Amino acid sequence: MTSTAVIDVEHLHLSYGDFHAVRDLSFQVRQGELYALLGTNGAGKTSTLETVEGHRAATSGTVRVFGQSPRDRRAVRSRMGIMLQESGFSPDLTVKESVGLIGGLTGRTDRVDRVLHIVDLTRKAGTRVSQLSGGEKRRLDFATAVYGTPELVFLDEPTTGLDIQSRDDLWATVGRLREAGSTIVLTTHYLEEAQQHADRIGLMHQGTFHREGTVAELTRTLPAVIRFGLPTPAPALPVQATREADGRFLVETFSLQKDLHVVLRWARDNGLELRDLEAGPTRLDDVFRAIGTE
Ligand SMILES: Nc1ncnc2c1ncn2[C@@H]1O[C@H](COP(=O)(O)OP(=O)(O)OP(=O)(O)O)[C@@H](O)[C@H]1O
Repeated sequence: MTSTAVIDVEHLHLSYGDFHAVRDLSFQVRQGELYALLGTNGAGKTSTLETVEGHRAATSGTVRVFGQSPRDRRAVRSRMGIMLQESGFSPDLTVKESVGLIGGLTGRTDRVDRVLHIVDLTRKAGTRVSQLSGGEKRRLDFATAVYGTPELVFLDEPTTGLDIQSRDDLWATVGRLREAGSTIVLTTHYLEEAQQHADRIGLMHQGTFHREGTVAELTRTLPAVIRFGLPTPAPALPVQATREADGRFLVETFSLQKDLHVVLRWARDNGLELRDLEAGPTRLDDVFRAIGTE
């Protein structure tokens, strides 16, 4: 990864009438990075992305993509692939015709059969769009975004409606795009996918960043957890714990390995079984749940 900014957003404001949907938002996405723009419902992610993609004008502030205004479509459009939440495919066209048509509009060159193979729609090449399943339509959306291996790819909720195999395939394709040097901007409500794949995350709430950083930077502010059940009566615990509604004990810790070791040794020394034991690092879900409580 180099430090070249592919996307540079400075003090972006977006208003709809009197309503300020995005307020003083600044961020950069560097070349080769996978940047996830996440947030609560109505946080302003779509409004921000639409501006970066060139579909919407900023109320104030500057947005640069490859050093140019994204409103200058001729300068930037052929360099970016966009997977929207819903694409407007013509229902009467076949899959092959749709990819050929929309791919051609991108100004990039590629082979339709190659793209169909990538998204596993080769067998559906002659099928009309109206006869595709929801997941197949989503893969068709993805096909148009990866056509011609663009330098910058926007993926808006890319795996919604996809079965697990298709999700794995999509992420494998994203991995290959990154190996080819593409920069990826992702929005998703599947936080585990962002946790697994994103280099950095911008976490939006009410029009601005609640947090921004790597997954480790976002999660390190909250404790990791250990949970387990015990037979009663049990001897006094060796670490501080609270009792949850289901009767299990909850240990919150910033020293997961050390405290887990203490608990396991205590259980062994006392001949106790730790029922339904769970231990894990802080997840992005926890960071989300903490929004509004801080
Ligand atoms: N055309 C519009 N006119 C007026 N208000 C709008 C318009 N589009 C969006 N908004 C408002 O701006 C805010 C941000 O919307 P946006 O769609 O950008 O959020 P989001 O983060 O993508 O949300 P979600 O996760 O729910 O899709 C919301 O409160 C929404 O109601």
